[in-house]
Amino acid sequence: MREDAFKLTNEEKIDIIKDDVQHILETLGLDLTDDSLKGTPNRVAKMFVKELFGGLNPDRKPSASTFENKYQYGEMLVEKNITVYSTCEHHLLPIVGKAHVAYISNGTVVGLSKMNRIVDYYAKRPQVQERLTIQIVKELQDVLNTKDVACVIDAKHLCVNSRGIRDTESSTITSEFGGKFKDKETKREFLDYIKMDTSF
Ligand SMILES: Nc1nc2c(ncn2[C@@H]2O[C@H](COP(=O)(O)OP(=O)(O)OP(=O)(O)O)[C@@H](O)[C@H]2O)c(=O)[nH]1
Ligand SMILES: [Zn+2]
Repeated sequence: MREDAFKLTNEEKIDIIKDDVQHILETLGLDLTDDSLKGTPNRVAKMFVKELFGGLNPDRKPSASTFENKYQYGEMLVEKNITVYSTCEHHLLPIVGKAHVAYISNGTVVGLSKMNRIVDYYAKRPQVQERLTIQIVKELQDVLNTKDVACVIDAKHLCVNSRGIRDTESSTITSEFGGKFKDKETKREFLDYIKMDTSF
């Protein structure tokens, strides 16, 4: 690991990575004076730092506004079909899928969009799906001050679909069930909600 990585500004990171990408492309025999290619090292570096791996920057962590559960809603809340765009840390290829997140309030509720934002924040790193699933649950457990949080992710890994074994059909399901979600009936209810057709 590069010891000073956390001290570098985004611009400094982009400058360093730009040269690395240029080196890769030149080694592959590409002509970087070509109009279409000359901006690529900078484009890729910017995309890595600010977009695909932006979730490595703790300043980008969403502040999840919470509210008191004034309306005494006591059932589970499910935010389903959250779009996941992540990057596999083994091949740096996309992971594309859906996350489904649920919690049972312990007196605190969180703004709906904050769940989508938390998923996106942890997805924007080189990831393995197992870790991503656990990080989402842990973060929501902290924010909501309860163990009663669950997450299921169903995603396609392009490193499996588009290269290597090239199985275009397979996808990967991971889950993490905290607190009451370990209970068979609560888990079943959550999984049934995920299966419900949302066609409106
Ligand atoms: N557990 C886990 N494995 C992953 C994930 N994303 C990618 N992988 C796997 O990471 C493994 C890396 O294995 P290696 O044998 O080092 O890589 P490889 O030679 O490119 O292997 P193939 O993909 O089988 O061609 C592969 O089996 C990938 O399918 C993930 O999120 N979780
Ligand atoms: Zn991979």
